Amino acid sequence: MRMEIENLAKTIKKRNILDDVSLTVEGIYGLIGPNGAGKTTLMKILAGLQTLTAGSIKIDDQHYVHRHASYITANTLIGYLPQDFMIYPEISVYEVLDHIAVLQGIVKKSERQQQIEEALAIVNLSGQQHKKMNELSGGMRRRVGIAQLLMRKPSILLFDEPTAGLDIEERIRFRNLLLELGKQHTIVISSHIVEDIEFLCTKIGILTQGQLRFEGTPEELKQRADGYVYHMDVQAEALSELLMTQDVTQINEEEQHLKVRIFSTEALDQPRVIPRLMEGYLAIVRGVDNNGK
Ligand SMILES: Nc1ncnc2c1ncn2[C@@H]1O[C@H](COP(=O)(O)OP(=O)(O)OP(=O)(O)O)[C@@H](O)[C@H]1O
Repeated sequence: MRMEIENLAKTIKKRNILDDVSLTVEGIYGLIGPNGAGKTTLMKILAGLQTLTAGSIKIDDQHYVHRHASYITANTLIGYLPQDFMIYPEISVYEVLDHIAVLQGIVKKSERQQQIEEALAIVNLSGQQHKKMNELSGGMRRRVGIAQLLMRKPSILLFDEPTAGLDIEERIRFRNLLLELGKQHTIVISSHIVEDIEFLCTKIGILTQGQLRFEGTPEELKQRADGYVYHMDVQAEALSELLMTQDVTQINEEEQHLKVRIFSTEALDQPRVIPRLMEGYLAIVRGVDNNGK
């Protein structure tokens, strides 16, 4: 399923929060940008939770102009997971999902049970269904949030900063879950951390100050930093000086020294290396990208 956003704008109290944003969501789409860039606002508009000031949204060639939030409430194509999913802290995971299933109008208890079990299995929480919501970690709560979305069988899933605050193990588990969900769903993941979407997204959009600065594949993003990334061997004592004068994007410990990657638009007398995603992102947000040249 494909979602085309055309010339979308959002003004709040005369301030442009989103300014002429056009992008095409397909596959697993990573929406990246610093805090305050407008990612949550964009996600909420796509989810139908906020109105837009101008622009339109097309889903599989069906056109929606949704000045009113009616566009999503009228259909169940889209599931939105907010930054922190927490409802009914005192009741169990199963009861939460059962309650939501009732609200969705699934009258038969056996049908609800089947749907709940299916959804819990997908998010790998089958053994945790009797735990109360307030006994779960942040990552588990988010997985319950995904389970309740899946019961509605949406085609498009919107996850706002899904990995924020998760520990390393939960991050890895979450990435695997997203890869699995990506086989059946179109997904948008917002994040301000490029590493969170590395090896996960098939397409990336970069939003800063309400404007889309880049849209393309991970490969295309990396190419934007082509020619600006260097390798340098340094002694540990020289690192702090280097950190103050250069954009060091990675530090690897070798036996006798450190091997660092540096992003620099000024030519350095060091070997150039193939850029990584984070360096492509830096090129875009600094406005120095070579535009694929
Ligand atoms: N209702 C509102 N009234 C006034 N300003 C708002 C409102 N909603 C959002 N903003 C402003 O719009 C800008 C974008 O906010 P948004 O939450 O969409 O950004 P974000 O990229 O998701 O950042 P974060 O990751 O920090 O949530 C911010 O400067 C925010 O203060």
